[in-house]
Formats: sequence, C-alpha cells, structure tokens
Amino acid sequence: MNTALVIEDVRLTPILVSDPPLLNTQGVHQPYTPRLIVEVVTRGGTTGVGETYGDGAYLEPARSLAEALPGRAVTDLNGLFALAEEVCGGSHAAADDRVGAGGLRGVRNAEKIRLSVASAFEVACLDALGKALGLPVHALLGGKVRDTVEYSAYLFYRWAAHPGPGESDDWGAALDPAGVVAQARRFAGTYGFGSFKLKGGVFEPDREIAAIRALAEAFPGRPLRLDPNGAWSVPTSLYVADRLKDVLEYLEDPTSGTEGMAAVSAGTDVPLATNMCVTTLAEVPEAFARDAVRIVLSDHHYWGGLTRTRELAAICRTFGVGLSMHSNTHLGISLAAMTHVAATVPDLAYACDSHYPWQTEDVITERHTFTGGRLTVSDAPGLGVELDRDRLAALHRRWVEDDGTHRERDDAAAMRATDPDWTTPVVPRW
Ligand SMILES: O=C([O-])C(=O)C[C@H](O)[C@@H](O)C(=O)[O-]
Ligand SMILES: [Mg+2]
Repeated sequence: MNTALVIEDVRLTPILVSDPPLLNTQGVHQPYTPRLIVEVVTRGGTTGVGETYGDGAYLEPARSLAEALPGRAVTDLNGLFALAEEVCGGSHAAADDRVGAGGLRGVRNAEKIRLSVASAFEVACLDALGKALGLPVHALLGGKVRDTVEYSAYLFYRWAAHPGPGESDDWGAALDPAGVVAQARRFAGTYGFGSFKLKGGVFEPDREIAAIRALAEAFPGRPLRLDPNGAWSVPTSLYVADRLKDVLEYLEDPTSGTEGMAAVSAGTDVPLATNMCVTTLAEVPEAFARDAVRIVLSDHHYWGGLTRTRELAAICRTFGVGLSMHSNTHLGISLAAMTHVAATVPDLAYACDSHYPWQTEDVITERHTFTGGRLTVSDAPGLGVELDRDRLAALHRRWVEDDGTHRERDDAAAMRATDPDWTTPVVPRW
C-alpha cells in the first residue's frame, strides 16, 4: 500500500449556516440550518473534504466512523462502506419518520442515515485521492462526458424576513404568482437558469396552479416543475396534473408513497419525479415495476456517495427511468461533488436541483458561479474547492454557541414562531 494514501486523521466540524425563510408544506426554513463538514487527512499530508446533513442523528455515526477510519487507505471505498456498516450500524437509528424534516426526503431509517454519513467520507476520500494524484474527482469516476452541468432555478414561496433573529437578504417576499415570477426573473437574470422548479404544498393547489401558469406565460416553452412534497391526495394530484399538463416538464412527489404515486402515474401523461418515494434501493423494485416514477432525483448524500450514484444511474438506465439530482440546503463542497458525478452520468436529461443560490454563506474560498444556468466541471485536482478555515471556524462557533434551537432542522418549529398553533400538517393536506 502507498502509505501516503493512508488516512491519519479525520476531522468533523458541525456548523450552522444561515438560511432564508423559505416555505414548504411542513413549515418554513429556520434562520440557521446544520451541516457537517468532514476532513480526511492522509499520511502524505493531503486533506480531502466532504459535506453532509448535520442534524444530531448524523453526528453520532459520523463520530464512530471518524474514529475507526485512520489506518485505512483513501482508495478503499468499498472498505469504507463495510466499516460504516460495522461501526455506525445501529447507532442513533431513527425509525421511519415522515413528520420531521426528514419527511421531505422520504423514508428515514438507520441505513439511510449511515449512507448519508459515509457519503461525506467517500467524497472526502475521493477529494484527497484526486489531490494526491493530480486528478479531478470526475476522472476517478471514469471521466466526464460533459464539460458543464445544467442546474435549474429552485423557486420558493418565501417571506421577506424571518420573524425573529436571522440574516437578512434583499429578495423580498414571494407569496403570489407575481412574486414567484419576479423571483424567477431574478434567478434567470443573475444565474441564467433556463428551467424552474417551484416548491409547492404551501398554499391550496389552485393558487400554486396559478403560479405555474404565470411562470409559463413569463417563460414560454421553458421546463417547469412543481413539487408539493407529497402534500396532495391522488385525486388532487390528478386535478393539478390535468390543469398543468401542457406546461409541466414533470410533477415531483405530488402524493406520498409508491401506491399513490403509481395511481397518479396511471392517470396522467405528466411524468412523475421523486426524491421521496424512491430514496433507497429497497424501494426501487416495486416503484419501477408499478411505473410509479419516471425520474429519480438522486441525492448523493443519502444514496451513499458518488460511486453509488453511478450505480443508481445504471439501474435507472436499465429500466428506462430518468435520473437527475435532488438538492437540500447544501454548501459548495456538496455542489462540487454533485457536479463531478453529474458530469460522468451519460444520460442526464434534466437540469439538476440546487439550493445553492439561497445559501449566501459557504466554507470554500471561492463560490461556485452559474453561467447560463450551468457550472463548469472542474479539472483541478480533487473536487477543485479549497476550505476557507476562517469561515469554517466562524460557522462552527455559531453551532457551538447555539442553545440547541437550530441544531436539528425543524421547519414546523420555525413556523411556530409565527403561528404558535402550527403542527406538521398531516398528508394528504389537500
Ligand atoms: O425536492 C425536495 O423535495 C427538497 O428539496 C426537499 C427540501 O427539504 C425542500 O423541501 C426545502 O428545502 O424546503
Ligand atoms: Mg422534491
């Protein structure tokens, strides 16, 4: 073994990053949201970085893995996942939880949490290996098949400001079709995005139909998506699909569960996409057999990293199901990882999601820049990003000083600051 590639140390840094008051069916984003930054340091002196969800359920298995990893090589990615199974297996297993923030991204179980943790270590190992060899991460995944990756504008209904403390921005409120169109125009003008996804499930369906119609009028012929995070019944989903069938590229998770998604899919020609109904391998056979989804939105965190995202792509290809990328309040390390893996997937037919424009704080020295709605795939060694240690320390300090209010993402709790009676809505909501 090349001893320079042996892991000597692993550093974990939980942080809180500011987040605007973006609305979804469960409530509103908190002013600060947790992420976990993973650094893998080799004996050769190379440091690789990764990033994942940062709620408490992820920290405990991450600590177990960080303790067990030194002495192994950054090349041993299969061994990394076997080790994760050994050391994080039963730790802090959260049962199926469709009512927490995890409910916005499907089933929540110990395996998915473990994969979400291990994925950050995998990305960090690939970053370190790439830096050590002078190769970009995409080369370690077999090489890029495109030079740029397209992203879509991720539109949210939102308030102008958080009701309590929090960072401010100049986006203003977006609570009606005119507000959504204004937000989309700014996204298109600033970043060049050519397709638009609206986070729905916030208002009753007719109001959201009106917003999508307004977008279709403002951006004729552009791909549009609506994602209520499973908030609708099957009949409501079919009602919306019927009214928007001429303008939607796809409808994302209109209803919850494979059964419902299959029923909606059978009743409309609008393709259904998901980051909720199929988020684990165990869910693939039934969902694909029942034609419940046409597009899987992969999230490399919970699908278990970049290599496994490529495996998912092969499965989807085999069954004629499209693949794109889901996003969840992430920073520049994960955006770099998403871009590298997306660059290697041959049949990427849809613009990927990213929350990144909403995240004004980052832990890398140079922010990613979208041009024409695209990111250029980096050919620099590793992920092509550098950690900004001062920023990392400042965001960690915020995490340390937090009284616990923001260390767990809880959109319903954030909503209660405005509406004390708010509880996570039971689905179907409409
Ligand atoms: O496509 C999705 O469902 C998401 O991006 C999940 C997120 O949690 C989204 O709902 C959000 O940020 O509020
Ligand atoms: Mg979604």
